[in-house]
Amino acid sequence: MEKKDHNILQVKDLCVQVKTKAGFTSLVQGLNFGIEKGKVLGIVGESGSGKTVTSMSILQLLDQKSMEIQGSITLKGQELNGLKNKDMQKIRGKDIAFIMQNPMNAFTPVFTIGHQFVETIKSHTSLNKKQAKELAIEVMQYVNLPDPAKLLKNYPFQLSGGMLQRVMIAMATCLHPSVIIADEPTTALDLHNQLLVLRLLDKIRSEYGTSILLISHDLGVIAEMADDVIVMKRGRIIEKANVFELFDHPQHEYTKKLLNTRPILQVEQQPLINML
Ligand SMILES: Nc1ncnc2c1ncn2[C@@H]1O[C@H](COP(=O)(O)OP(=O)(O)OP(=O)(O)O)[C@@H](O)[C@H]1O
Repeated sequence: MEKKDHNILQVKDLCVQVKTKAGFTSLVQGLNFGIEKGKVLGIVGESGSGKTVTSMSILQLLDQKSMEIQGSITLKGQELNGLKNKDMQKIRGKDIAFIMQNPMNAFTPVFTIGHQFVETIKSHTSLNKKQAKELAIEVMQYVNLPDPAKLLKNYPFQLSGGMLQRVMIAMATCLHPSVIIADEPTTALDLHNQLLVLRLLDKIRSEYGTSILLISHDLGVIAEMADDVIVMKRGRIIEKANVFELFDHPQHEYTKKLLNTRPILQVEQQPLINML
């Protein structure tokens, strides 16, 4: 995790504070971690431990008026912290993609999936509308969505949560980002769709060498997917380790407690072979 030369994403001494009437309050403090190419870094921790604030800082999506981000966040050597919004907009979606918990929130309800997909592609490339649509169809086929041309004509509400999450993954993947930040990508889904989404992320990681920052409160998901894990509590990293070390020899009492309460993901019992 600390081999900085190999890391695609490197976070150093990250500290986020929010302005309150009584002064500044720290939301996360002293965070140091990195992700190598093609690896999955899991972030676990109970609700309120600072997982989302961490990912929002990387994406530079925190409200700059009320929050202060200190420290360094580099993507392939480029400093992101403090970048102007217009420069960050070029990076978000192209070099760093974001998959959120509730896919419905990622889409505007009044536009078709196709319109939103095509506009996203066009905003980051020189492709025309027809070429962007072809790319959208190609990548939707890649994530095994049935009848992509028809799906593109649908509005978000016409798709199930699982389907919509796969469309979001297709959108996130289509420009081959270096990093995907997936914040609780399976939490709102049923078990079948949870497994589909995890398999899909793993396929993208292995075939494109995409690095994934996977945020989850679910250690079953982390055990399945992550190479390395950081455990957060009250805005700090209290333990970081290789996934096997963490599960076999957890050092911190809090980690032991999390491990003891983890749900079991019944991977072996699912007919995965025909899913993707
Ligand atoms: N805009 C904000 N203003 C003030 N405090 C905030 C803001 N956003 C988050 N916080 C606080 O920062 C802390 C970390 O929140 P964060 O959402 O990162 O936790 P989390 O680990 O992602 O939790 P969950 O698993 O519930 O999503 C919490 O105490 C939260 O109340």
